[in-house]
Amino acid sequence: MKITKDLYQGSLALLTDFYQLTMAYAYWKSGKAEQEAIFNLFFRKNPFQSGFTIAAGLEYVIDFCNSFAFNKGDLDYLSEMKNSDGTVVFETDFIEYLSEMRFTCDLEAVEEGTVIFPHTPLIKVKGPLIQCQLLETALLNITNFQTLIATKAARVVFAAKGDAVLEFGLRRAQGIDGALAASRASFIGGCSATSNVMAGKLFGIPVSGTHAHSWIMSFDTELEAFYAYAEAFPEKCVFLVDTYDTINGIKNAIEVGKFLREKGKEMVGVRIDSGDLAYYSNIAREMLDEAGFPEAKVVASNDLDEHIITSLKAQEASIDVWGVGTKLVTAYDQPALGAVYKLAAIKDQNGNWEPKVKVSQQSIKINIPGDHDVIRFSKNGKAVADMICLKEDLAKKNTYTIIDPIDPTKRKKINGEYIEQTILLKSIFENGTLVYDPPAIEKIKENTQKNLQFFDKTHKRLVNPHIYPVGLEEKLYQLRTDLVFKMKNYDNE
Ligand SMILES: Nc1ncnc2c1ncn2[C@@H]1O[C@H](COP(=O)(O)OP(=O)(O)OP(=O)(O)O)[C@@H](O)[C@H]1O
Ligand SMILES: O=P(O)(O)OC[C@H]1O[C@H](OP(=O)(O)OP(=O)(O)O)[C@H](O)[C@@H]1O
Ligand SMILES: O=C(O)c1cccnc1
Repeated sequence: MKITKDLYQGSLALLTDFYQLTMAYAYWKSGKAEQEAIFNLFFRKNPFQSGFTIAAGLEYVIDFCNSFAFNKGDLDYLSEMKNSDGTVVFETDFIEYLSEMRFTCDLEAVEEGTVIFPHTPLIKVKGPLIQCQLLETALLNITNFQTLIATKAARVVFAAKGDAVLEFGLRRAQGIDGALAASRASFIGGCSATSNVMAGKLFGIPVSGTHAHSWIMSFDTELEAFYAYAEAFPEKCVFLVDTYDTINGIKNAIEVGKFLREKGKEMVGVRIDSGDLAYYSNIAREMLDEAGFPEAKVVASNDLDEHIITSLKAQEASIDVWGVGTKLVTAYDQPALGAVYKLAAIKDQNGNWEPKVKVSQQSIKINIPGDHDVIRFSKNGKAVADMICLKEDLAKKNTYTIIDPIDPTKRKKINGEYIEQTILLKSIFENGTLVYDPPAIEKIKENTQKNLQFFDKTHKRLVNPHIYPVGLEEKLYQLRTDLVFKMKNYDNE
């Protein structure tokens, strides 16, 4: 197969776990396929021990749902699947049914760049059971990864305290799609640019970069290499100074910087990619200032993450721009988010919604039943708590008690003084029709920063953050408790 020749062959409908298709077949066989259901996509813990998470991936989800259809190749593949006894897995009428299936659900979601917390639905899908089920794996695949990377990027950018962060991860990312999605999510999380040119082309992200050691090594001397680069890119000269001897490299950069200045151009700066970055960046700053280049930037790279950047800041390193690759795009310290997609309600034969709960030994794994909305309460421009409530109870009261979904002894009263309320779930599709205009990626990035400013700094610190309160409205909490007792048959004991 040629990967450059349309790997996905125009359809992502089979980007799913086999069990979604076997369940789909069984729903169809048992006459349940069109029964209406509600599923929620949510996670149970912020990644990286962070105090917050940044939602990302919605534009991919929109595209996935909009183009959801089994094409001829997909249907041929499914119709040829055989059981061990040689019979077909899926009968012809089911293949026919799949061939006509289009996305007709309602879908609500938090917008990309929104700060979100555990238990809150990021996406809610309402529609025929079979469709909701068939979306599960792809929606999780898309949302888990981009949300994870956007959060990591937001942490790295937070550590850089306003300095530019360049995403350099392509070479170490998890494959082709992982790299592209990571570049997109890193930009949403706050990176200024990517080295990934294809991500630049596909998503409209600014591309940027310096040069590699190989450029220097291809010449007899570093100085020759710098001069040649300056001839080729007089506007874009960031000289990589650590190939042989960093201090000598800075001297050479200064010499070529003076040459550029004579031609009316300014060198952009130097990059340091090894050794003690605090020590060498301070030396570089001193030498550049003394030589009359106070505007020249010091770029640093080499296995950076939010913790090393924080340490380098504390050491008063003179670094202006941070190149961050591997540890960002691979989410090195936590490679998966762990969001799940759970059935929350199903419509019975009389047209009534029946809330559904999965009972687990671990209370963190008990889902939240019903059709929800999520309200963010704020006071004087600062978020104070999020409440998950039944949609029918939305905005009915002035005073609420929210109850922690894991520890019911943790409660918070929300009263009239918190007058600002934001509804987090936005309508994206209605009956399969897109009713949302996805913002440009620059706007999403701005949304992330605006959202983050809305939260107290205690929730944003990188280590041991203050936990932001998210709770269930009392009636919803009671509904869940009653259902758990019912499913555990407590009443009969
Ligand atoms: N002053 C510093 N404080 C904390 N961490 C630092 C400091 N300077 C560099 N680092 C980090 O320490 C690690 C150094 O790793 P390593 O020893 O592999 O690099 P190196 O000595 O420069 O060698 P290489 O050329 O193989 O990259 C990197 O993650 C780098 O970002
Ligand atoms: O360190 P990261 O955060 O992943 O940033 C990207 C790294 O990629 C390049 O290194 P390269 O692959 O040329 O090898 P190197 O590690 O030997 O410098 C660059 O010089 C950075 O060090
Ligand atoms: O442009 C750079 O400096 C760059 C790009 C990718 C990886 N490392 C560095």
